[in-house]
Amino acid sequence: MARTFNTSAPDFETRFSRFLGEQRADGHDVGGIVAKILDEVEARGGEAVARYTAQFDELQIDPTTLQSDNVDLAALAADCPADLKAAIDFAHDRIAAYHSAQRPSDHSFTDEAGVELGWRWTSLESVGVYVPGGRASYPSSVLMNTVPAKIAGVDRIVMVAPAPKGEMGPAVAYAALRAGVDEFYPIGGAQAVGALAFGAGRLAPVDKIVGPGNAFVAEAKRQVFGRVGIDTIAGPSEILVIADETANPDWIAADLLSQAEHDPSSQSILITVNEAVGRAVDNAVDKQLKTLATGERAARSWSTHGAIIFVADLDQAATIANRIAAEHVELAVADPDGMLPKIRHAGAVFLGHHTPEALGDYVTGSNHVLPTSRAARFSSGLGLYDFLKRMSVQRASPAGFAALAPAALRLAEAERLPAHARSISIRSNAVQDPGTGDDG
Ligand SMILES: NC(=O)c1ccc[n+]([C@@H]2O[C@H](COP(=O)([O-])OP(=O)(O)OC[C@H]3O[C@@H](n4cnc5c(N)ncnc54)[C@H](O)[C@@H]3O)[C@@H](O)[C@H]2O)c1
Ligand SMILES: N[C@H](CO)Cc1c[nH]c[nH+]1
Ligand SMILES: [Zn+2]
Repeated sequence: MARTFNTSAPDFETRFSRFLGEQRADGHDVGGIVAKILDEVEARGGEAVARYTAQFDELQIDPTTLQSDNVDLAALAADCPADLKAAIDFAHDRIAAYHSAQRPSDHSFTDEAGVELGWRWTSLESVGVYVPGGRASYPSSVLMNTVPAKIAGVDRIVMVAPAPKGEMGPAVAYAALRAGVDEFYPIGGAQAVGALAFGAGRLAPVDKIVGPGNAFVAEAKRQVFGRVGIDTIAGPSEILVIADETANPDWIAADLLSQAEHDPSSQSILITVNEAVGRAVDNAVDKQLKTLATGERAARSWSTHGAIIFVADLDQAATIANRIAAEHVELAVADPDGMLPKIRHAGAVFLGHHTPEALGDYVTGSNHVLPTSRAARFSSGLGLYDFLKRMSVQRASPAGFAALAPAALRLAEAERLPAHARSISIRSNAVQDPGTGDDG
């Protein structure tokens, strides 16, 4: 049974604000644990990574190569069944098509002062892609991380994924080879994020770390940010469904559980204008939980972090959804297009009754690495842009320089930066006297 809220209750605002502020760390001091692991990895490199890999994943790896004799990508991939390879190829091509369409253009223009301005997009040199692997195996995350990096033109793509007790799905291995990963290390958690950020053994540091993971992985990415780039905080999965009387309660229950089953720290929320739908979904969740192999962690997620919120109308539903800023928002309503403009903060939106979030997890082509923990208020999901940077470019002609110089000079004086002022004035003299060799 999840918690219920009703916006018409007098204590709604107090209870809802408290709910919004809750951490989903389930009793762990995640920040402290991760800081210690990162310190150790920075100080001791491969030795620390090997030690934590033995402790958390029960896998022995070589502290120099960070490899294990038990995990061989090519051998594993050979065991991937043909129909699963075909599904991975299908997803790969759809993800490639979607992300190819995201490529931005370089741009330049000359303004009325005679100054040429613009920007150029260039790709990152090296990225680390985190593929989760603690509780489940994620070939789909291999593709979501790697395909856009490849399309962007990243030179070196380093994949890490934990292989608990040396076990790794053949599909993960096949997806890695299919997508074109350059290096692979069977490591996970904060120690893998540290190895990517600081370097460890033969693993040279990367420029940016992307990809989803549990609370430890998400926190480790947050702590190394600045030393390296990161995409966003893509932690334990979340789903928020807005449903009206046209929604099918069994379908909504299945969608809520599809994210609850990822992790006990996941969060599933139903917002509904219809009391009967709310009650029917709650019952359907209880019934479906009993049939799931992942029912235990899904039940923990639903009872600890889940919620059903009863609202007066769809406008109120949108306001509340925007405050939550969930990773995934499904609009299971009669007019999803009418509702879409009201949704401002969400990692990804799924329209109508036949677009379950799980379709986007695998094969619509859009990226499933998405902001969680309300980070959708200020960031977007993984995309081609994450593997590109925008460089500004400018050129002033002698006339353009003359038009801009007086204001620049005045600002340099106001900031009391005489070398800046001289860098302008030394040229102002040259522009007035072309004989001094200014070449524009
Ligand atoms: N937001 C997204 O885009 C997105 C996408 C896919 C998956 N996910 C999330 O990824 C996560 C996958 O989690 P997972 O656990 O299966 O795999 P994971 O690879 O993220 O985490 C496994 C690692 O966690 C570390 N760990 C576990 N318990 C620890 C402890 N007590 N102290 C220190 N480190 C510890 C271990 O090093 C282990 O290797 C789920 O939360 C899922 O919801 C999110
Ligand atoms: N729902 C996850 C993102 O939160 C992605 C995923 C991968 N496999 C299944 N689901
Ligand atoms: Zn999922």
